[in-house]
Formats: sequence, C-alpha cells, structure tokens
Amino acid sequence: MQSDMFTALHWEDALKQLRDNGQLRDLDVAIARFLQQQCGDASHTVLMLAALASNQQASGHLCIDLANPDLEQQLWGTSTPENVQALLPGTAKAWLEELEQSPLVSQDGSTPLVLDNQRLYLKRNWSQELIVAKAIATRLATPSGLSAQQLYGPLQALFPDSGDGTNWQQVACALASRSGIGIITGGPGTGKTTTVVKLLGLLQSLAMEDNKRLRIRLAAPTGKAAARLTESIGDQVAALPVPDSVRDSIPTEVTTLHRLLGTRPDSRHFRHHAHNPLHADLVVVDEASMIDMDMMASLLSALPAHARLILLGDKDQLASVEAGAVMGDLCRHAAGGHYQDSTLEFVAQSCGADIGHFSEAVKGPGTALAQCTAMLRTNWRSKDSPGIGALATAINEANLADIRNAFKHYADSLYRRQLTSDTQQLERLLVEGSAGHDGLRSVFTAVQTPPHDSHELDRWAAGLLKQLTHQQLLSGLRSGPFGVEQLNQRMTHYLQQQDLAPEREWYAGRPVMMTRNDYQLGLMNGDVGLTLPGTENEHGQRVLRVAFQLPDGRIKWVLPSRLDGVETVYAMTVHKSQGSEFRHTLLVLPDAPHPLLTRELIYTAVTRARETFTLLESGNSGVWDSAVNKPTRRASGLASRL
Ligand SMILES: Nc1ncnc2c1ncn2[C@@H]1O[C@H](COP(=O)(O)OP(=O)(O)OP(=O)(O)O)[C@@H](O)[C@H]1O
Repeated sequence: MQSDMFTALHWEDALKQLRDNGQLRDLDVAIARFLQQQCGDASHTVLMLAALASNQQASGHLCIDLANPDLEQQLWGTSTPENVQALLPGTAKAWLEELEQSPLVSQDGSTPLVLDNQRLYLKRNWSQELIVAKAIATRLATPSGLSAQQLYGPLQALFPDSGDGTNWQQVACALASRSGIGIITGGPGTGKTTTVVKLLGLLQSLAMEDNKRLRIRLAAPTGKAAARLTESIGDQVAALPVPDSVRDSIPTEVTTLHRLLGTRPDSRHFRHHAHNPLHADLVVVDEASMIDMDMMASLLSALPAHARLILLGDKDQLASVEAGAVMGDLCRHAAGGHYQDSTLEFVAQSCGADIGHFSEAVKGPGTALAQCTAMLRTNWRSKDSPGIGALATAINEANLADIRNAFKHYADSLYRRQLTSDTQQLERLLVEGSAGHDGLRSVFTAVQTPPHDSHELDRWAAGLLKQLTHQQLLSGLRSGPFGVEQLNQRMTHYLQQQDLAPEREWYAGRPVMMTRNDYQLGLMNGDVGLTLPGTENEHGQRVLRVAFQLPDGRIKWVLPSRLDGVETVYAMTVHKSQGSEFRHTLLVLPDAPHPLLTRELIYTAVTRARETFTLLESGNSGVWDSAVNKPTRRASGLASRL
C-alpha cells in the first residue's frame, strides 16, 4: 500500500487528477504541456511545479516560495491530496536541486521559469516584480532636491495646529517630498486625502516659486474609487491656504488607472509605457492596495523618470484581486516607522518637530523605502462612529477579547445578529432597513416617481444612487447559501413577493454592477448603476435606462440592452466593495469557516461602514474568529528585493 502511494504517477496523469480535483486550471495544465513540448526531457517535478506556479496566481501569489515553512499550505490550501507523494514526489530541497538542473529554469529570466532566491516564478511574473522593484529603487535613490529648510515654512503654514504630539500628516508630507516616491498608509478617516491635498499644495507652491508648474495627475484603480476621491478632494483643494494661482493648478478630477495609462481596444497593452511615457510630473494613486503587480509594473513603466509617485492606501485592506500584494509588501514595516537618524533629523528640521516628539516611531536602521513611508494613525472620522474604528483595530490586532468588548461597548453602532431559521429575516433587514437606516423599500418607492422636468433627471438619479449606498449587504463568497449569487436571487424573489419588483429581468429599482470593463461605454468592472425610468419616448412612455455616476460626478444613462456584462447587486462581494463606503454595512458569514474568509477580508468589510456595522452570523462565532486569526500571506519577492 505504502509503496503504491509513493510510485510517481506519469506527469500527464498527475496533472489530469489535479485538474479533475479542481486544484489546477486548464490554463495551468496547458502551460505544463507547452513546456514539455519545448523541452522533451523536462522532469516530472519541473512540469508539476510549473503548473502549480501558474495556479498560484489564482490565489494571488506571484511565485512558489520554496523556502516557505508553510509550503504545503501554499501549494494545496486546506486540501492536500492524499496521494501527494505520487503526484509530486520528494521534498522542497530535492525540487530545488531538480529546478537548478533544468534547462527550463534560469535565474536571469532567459527561460520560461525563473528560480530566484528559492522562489519559482513564471517568467512574466518575475519580470513584473523586477520592473516594480527596480523602478521603486531608482525613485528612492533620486533625491527630490527639496531641502528641509525649504519645506519648513510651507509645512508650518499648511499645518498650523500641529500641537505637541507628532503630527503624522505633516511628517507624511515631509517624507513624501524627499525622493521620487512617497507612500502614505492609514486606515479609513485617518486623513490620507487631507494629507495628499496639502502635499500637492506644498509641492506646487515650491515649484511655482521656481517658475515651474507641476503637471499633476490623480488616479485610482476603479471608477468607484476615483469617483469617491473626486467627491472628497474638491472642497479640500478649495480650502488650501495657498495663493489662488497655486490652487488653480491643482486638479480635482480623478481618473482610473486604466484611463490614465490609456487602454486600447482589444489589447492588454496600454498607450503609455516606457517608450511613450505619461505627460506628468507628479502622479497620485489612491486606494493603492487594489493595485496588482501587473498594473503596478505598467504604471511604473509609464512614469517618466523625473515624475514623482505618491501612493495612498490602507495596507491592512484586502490585497488586489489579481496576483501580488504590492501595497502590503511596500508597507510591511510601516507601523514601526524604522526611521534612520538622517530621516529623523530631516523631519525635525522640516516639521520643526523635536525628536522627542517623535518617540512613537521606532528609530532604527530601516530600508530606504521605510524612509519615505508614513502611516497615519488618528482616525478623525471615527469621532462620529468610534465603534467602527475600535472594531477595525481589534481585528488588525487579532484580539478576540477586544472585538467582543467593541460589540458590547458600542452597541449603538456595532450589531451582531444570529440568523435564525426564519428564512426571510435577512431579506426583511435589507428591504425595511435596520440600525436606523432606510432599506430598499425607500429606493423602490422613490424610483416610481421620476421628475417631470427631464433636466432634473440627472440630479434625481444621483440622489438615488447615493441613497443606494445607505445600506449594503456584503459577503466574502460568491457561491454557496450565503454567497452573493444566492443572496441576490433570494432578494430578487423577496422583492417580487412584496410586489416591489416585477418578474422581469429589467425593472425600475434593479441595481446592477459591471462585471467587466466596457471601454466604449466608459464603464469599469465594479461600477454600480441603478435601473430607472428615463426620459419619455414619442409614445409618452418612460424607457428604462441604467444610471451610472462617472468619476467626474456626471450621470451616464445606458439602455439595458447595451449592457452585457452586468449582474444584480443587492449583495456585493467584499472584494468588489473596496473603494466604496456605505453608511451601514452588513456582513453575512457562512455557517462554516472558509479559506477565503481572512482577516483582511473582514477588516475591509468593517471599514466600508461609515456609521454602523452589522455582523450576520449563520453559524457559530467560530467562523468569525477563524477569519480574524487568518491573515493573508501572498508569496512574492518584492519586499525582500526592496
Ligand atoms: N488633522 C485633522 N484634524 C481634524 N480633522 C481632520 C484632520 N485630518 C482629517 N480630518 C477630517 O477627517 C475626515 C477624514 O479625512 P480624509 O477624507 O482626508 O481621510 P481618508 O484617510 O482619506 O479617508 P478615507 O480613505 O477613509 O475616505 C475628513 O472629514 C477630514 O476633514
């Protein structure tokens, strides 16, 4: 029995078995077959590892980290095949030796597989990681030419009330002014937008004093995130204590990264790249945790050498959907500071902050990257809803006792409900509203009475789209009884039972989400629209159209027949909710732990809530606890390269 198990299967049979088990995709199998054709005597181990390296991308990994003590977990997740030794015989040490001997593997990217520092990459992933690491290192090594003395006066003017403690926003501005890259991380409401607006004021003022004018571009990974930043940035720019000429030269329009780089129909290549760089001197990207390695490589390649890059985001949020955890890798040590003496001195001189006031930061021999990274630590918005902030902090610290206390202590903003056998309990919460927020009934009532004046339609639609964000149900999963697919079906059915929605695919009040980018329509994957009666046709009938809000705030009306990549969105995955905020967020958990339910996922769900958060548990509290105790680990070499 034992010897049978240890007899290696033929590589094709092993691949087939793993594909049949759902542990490899067709694409992964195709890659192994292609490599076998390239190199007839490729070993079983190399072909299997190639297929698994390809498959790792589906879990967000860039490579197989053969030195990872949890390698088995990385390769197989929670279901290591019983005959694993027959599928992939040997140990990581033996695999490394075989890989080193293989003509398909090199260290310099001259082969389809790359082995770099005990990490096995498909060449494309390795190249992207290298582009990102090199571009960041070059920017880190490029001093901005701005001295602490030059920064002092403007920083005092921009932060007049710094008080005695360390003003991390001011420090962030100083550090981001120092080299070709600045990274500002912080939880919701910590003032990332406020800080970056002041930073733009600072850098533009200094440039204009020098008779230059920075070409500034603002971007975010999704349309929704771009729209949200557009909404919040305008007022802040208007309030900047800088001369009008400086204020007027700071843009308030935020575009998506895809639009910034210039998508081309039917091509995955962008219009802007290393040989046709962006026309910009300063690029700010918000919600940077959503940027995957592929996009980061494209962005950095398209930046002209002199242009400064500022990344804003929350390092604790879910990593990007596609492979890589760039923001997490870049901010790995942000909480500790790790500032070198020269950095502390620069901050002391530019911010006028006594070194003693800087004691929150851990002084130490941090990397060059740490010297231009700042973490904002005070949640200014949570003054209105301190419960959300307390819960988010307790989740990040994986402190189950603090989590329980937060629910107890902030019982007016944090709710924990057990879903009972009453199967329509959840539907009622969403339709009638809960925790003091209106539900969908109010939206469905309002959509029945469009304004008579067609000029008012846009404003009406904008108001309803906003109303839709009062309350949002989130799930970490797509499938299963508490996955968004079934939740959306249940909601549709309930609305029909309540006579709020007719039994038709398209009806007034149906919220939909784009599931792919439609460049012709200018709508991006994740954009949410609301189906509404639009203008009257020649027969006096109102034709249904779907209203989307564009990043610049305008309303775009689209006929349902023009939309082929959309789905109903009464419930949304936590992944898709990134970049959005809702007054009341409800997170529903399945009745058993699931590999996709991680600490970052529930942190992201909780921090989507502006005012109140409701946890809906269909099983016992173990599901939530196990998610809190499961941080995401994505294999990548970016952090160690930097
Ligand atoms: N230093 C400060 N003092 C007082 N209020 C502040 C300060 N910084 C920011 N705020 C206020 O806190 C709120 C949140 O700030 P801001 O929008 O800049 O945070 P953010 O980190 O970009 O938030 P998010 O990404 O969650 O939207 C705003 O109302 C802002 O005016």
